[in-house]
Amino acid sequence: MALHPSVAAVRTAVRRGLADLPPGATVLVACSGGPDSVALLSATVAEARRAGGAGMRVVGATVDHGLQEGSAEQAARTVALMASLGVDETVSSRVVVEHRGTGPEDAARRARYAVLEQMAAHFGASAVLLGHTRDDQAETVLLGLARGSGARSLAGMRASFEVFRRPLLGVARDDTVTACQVEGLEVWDDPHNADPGYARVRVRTRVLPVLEEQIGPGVAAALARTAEQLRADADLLDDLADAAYARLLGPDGGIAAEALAAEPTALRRRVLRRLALEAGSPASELFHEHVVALDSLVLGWRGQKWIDLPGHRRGVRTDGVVRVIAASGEPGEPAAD
Ligand SMILES: Nc1ncnc2c1ncn2[C@@H]1O[C@H](COP(=O)(O)OP(=O)(O)OP(=O)(O)O)[C@@H](O)[C@H]1O
Repeated sequence: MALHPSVAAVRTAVRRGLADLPPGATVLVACSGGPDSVALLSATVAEARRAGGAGMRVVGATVDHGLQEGSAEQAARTVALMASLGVDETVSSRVVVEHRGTGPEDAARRARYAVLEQMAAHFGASAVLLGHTRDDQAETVLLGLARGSGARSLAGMRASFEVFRRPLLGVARDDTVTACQVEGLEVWDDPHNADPGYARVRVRTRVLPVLEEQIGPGVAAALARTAEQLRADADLLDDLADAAYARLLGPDGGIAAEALAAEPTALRRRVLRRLALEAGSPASELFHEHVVALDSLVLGWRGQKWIDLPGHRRGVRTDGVVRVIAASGEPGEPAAD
């Protein structure tokens, strides 16, 4: 019997996403119990069992962040669901989410990735699969646009990084939801996914549907294509900027302003951003406006004393050299250039 198109779409994506793994490899599937990761797990098991398939060993993994009431029960239900899908092993872990300086969602994600990496090492897994879909990618791009982000943010999520892979990044969420329905899988509706207090949820439930209706179907797919194109551009620019940084960096950790001024804006600002990061300015707080301010030491030089940067750092220019230094102690008067 022919597979339902949604089930086929998910399976094809998983097959392609895992095609390079050696036969018998172990794959860990991160499963929240929601439709995306349940469809992912079901398709991975089906691929592993397919005659002539790779014969993978599939481990279903769930993480309890302990952030919602009843989270332990939900984790137990997910373990039962994973087992019912016929995985080779299940694993569940509770993490302590500490969020200092970041939101709880961000902290939960970091804690989750860290524990998934440990699980992967424990089971000798070649890959950890995440269930992000094309719609997640579109939401990321739209949020980035609304916040004035640069190419790196608009490039969205990578299909793979370190041991992690996102095989469903080209699959519509409608397909994961339908695939679960068709297969009779009882999935969990995370109340967070419907909470309009989150900007991402408002984009998902209010903004994207209006765009799809007013501009035409296919907006989510188009936004995901934008991400893919920008990722290639951003990767190239980052590589060029890394080379420029290595070439321009002086032995004392500064960069000659005159040489930097000759670089195109896209490279100059990336080099300056890297200079600030290397000096300890935290990436999560270092925004475009900081880099533009730092750039004023290069192209808008009029004897500024210093530029304040996050993480108690300062950009200074002395004797024609731009540096980022710790803000402790008052720097002396800048030398006249
Ligand atoms: N508690 C969890 N345990 C294990 N994996 C998780 C957990 N939460 C999220 N993940 C993984 O991260 C992916 C993205 O999570 P996120 O909460 O952003 O997605 P989602 O779109 O709600 O996905 P899902 O429908 O699978 O819950 C999930 O598809 C899953 O692979």
